[in-house]
Amino acid sequence: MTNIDFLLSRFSSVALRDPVPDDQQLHQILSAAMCAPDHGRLRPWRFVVIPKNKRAEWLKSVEQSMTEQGYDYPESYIKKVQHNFSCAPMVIALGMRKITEKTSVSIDEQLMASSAAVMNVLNAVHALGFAAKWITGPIDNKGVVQHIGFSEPYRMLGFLFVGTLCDAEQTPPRLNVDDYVVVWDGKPAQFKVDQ
Ligand SMILES: Cc1cc2nc3c(=O)[nH]c(=O)nc-3n(C[C@H](O)[C@H](O)[C@H](O)COP(=O)(O)O)c2cc1C
Repeated sequence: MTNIDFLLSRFSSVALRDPVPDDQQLHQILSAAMCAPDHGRLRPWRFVVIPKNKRAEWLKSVEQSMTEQGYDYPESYIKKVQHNFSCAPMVIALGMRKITEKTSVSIDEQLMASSAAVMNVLNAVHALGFAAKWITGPIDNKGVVQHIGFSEPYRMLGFLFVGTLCDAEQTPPRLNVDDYVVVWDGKPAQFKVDQ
């Protein structure tokens, strides 16, 4: 497969199974974050790998946090979170540090750099023959965020589920990029997809 075919063949999957990347592969995968475009070289992205042997303990704390007073999650959502996170072969929590000291780079730009870092990680996962999905999860829950270590001055950006694709999954049909691109002709751009 050529490099461009490789890029064009990545897709997200939540129906993942073992095997997962080994320690050395995971190190390589997360190293891809360090190649993300990053205004001011602030390196705002942060990752917390939740190891399999800590998953049950962590999920217990998630359940506690989600059933705390002040939150009103439907029972079905709590069950879904528990189910999805216990089935995921590997879970990585995604975050960023909001850097405000000695920089004029905005938090928005840091968020963009962190998102680019996650995209690099997704591509690295794919490059090593694995698959992944970025999900939001219960990142609106203070207890969950705090337990992982992403309270202020950090911001939580979701979770990656990582594993191996089930055999039946194929690259989905792609949209036509021409609907999302215009060559500027001196007038404000009008995109086919928005007409
Ligand atoms: C920041 C972010 C959060 C996301 N959260 C969820 C989520 O909670 N649940 C979900 O099904 N998809 C979520 N997605 C979308 C999937 O990661 C994925 O991009 C989508 O299913 C489309 O698949 P594709 O990556 O193959 O185009 C999220 C994507 C991003 C960028």
